[in-house]
Amino acid sequence: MLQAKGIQKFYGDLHVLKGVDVEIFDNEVVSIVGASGAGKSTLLHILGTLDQVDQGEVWIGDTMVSKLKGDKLADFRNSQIGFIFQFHNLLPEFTAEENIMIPGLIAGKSEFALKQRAKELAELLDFSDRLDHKPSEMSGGEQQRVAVARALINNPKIVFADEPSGNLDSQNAQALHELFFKLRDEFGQTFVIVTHNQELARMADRMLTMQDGKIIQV
Ligand SMILES: Nc1ncnc2c1ncn2[C@@H]1O[C@H](COP(=O)(O)OP(=O)(O)OP(=O)(O)O)[C@@H](O)[C@H]1O
Repeated sequence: MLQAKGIQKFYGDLHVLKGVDVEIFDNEVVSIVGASGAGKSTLLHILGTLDQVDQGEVWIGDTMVSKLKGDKLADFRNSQIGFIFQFHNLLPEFTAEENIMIPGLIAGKSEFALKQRAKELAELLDFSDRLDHKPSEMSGGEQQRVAVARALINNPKIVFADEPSGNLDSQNAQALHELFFKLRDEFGQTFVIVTHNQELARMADRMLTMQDGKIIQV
């Protein structure tokens, strides 16, 4: 379970998060919605340990992640958390397979085991025939599915996605959204998704609405 208590965040004088409390349960798909500038991405980055709180605590399981620093934070993030962004951020000079394997190599896993897992994920996500391709040789939807596989390579407990389908046409977006639920059902992962896509937001088990730095509806 993820638990955040009394989260406050400032950027200079700008008070971006004004006391956010949230609980997200294992195996849940939760969407975070709200107007532009409400603080959704900031909250997602804080929950996902990519950004620091100014006040408050974030717990993932029994670890207070908001206290972790340095190598401990990097190890926790790499082994327990997956990220998917609007722009896939794949490394252009590496193949799909290599991109997927990178977080596993950083975690010190064997290349053999990682190749096997990359193959399984590619089959599940339906791009097995593209594993040797570089990102520029793949469609937008395929690139995003590679990014999903990369997020899952270390079998994280929780996956954070920031506008994951924001750069996809409606057909690819729909396929990606269905995939999140399939992955949750198959691997029991938790998904926390910031989105402006109403359809995806409504498909979630729970929709959190943010306004002006607070969650106003859960
Ligand atoms: N690194 C930063 N430095 C300064 N201000 C920032 C920074 N990141 C975000 N902000 C500001 O914090 C506020 C909240 O930004 P955030 O990206 O969390 O909003 P959002 O709800 O995700 O918006 P959108 O839907 O447009 O992506 C905005 O006013 C933004 O300009």
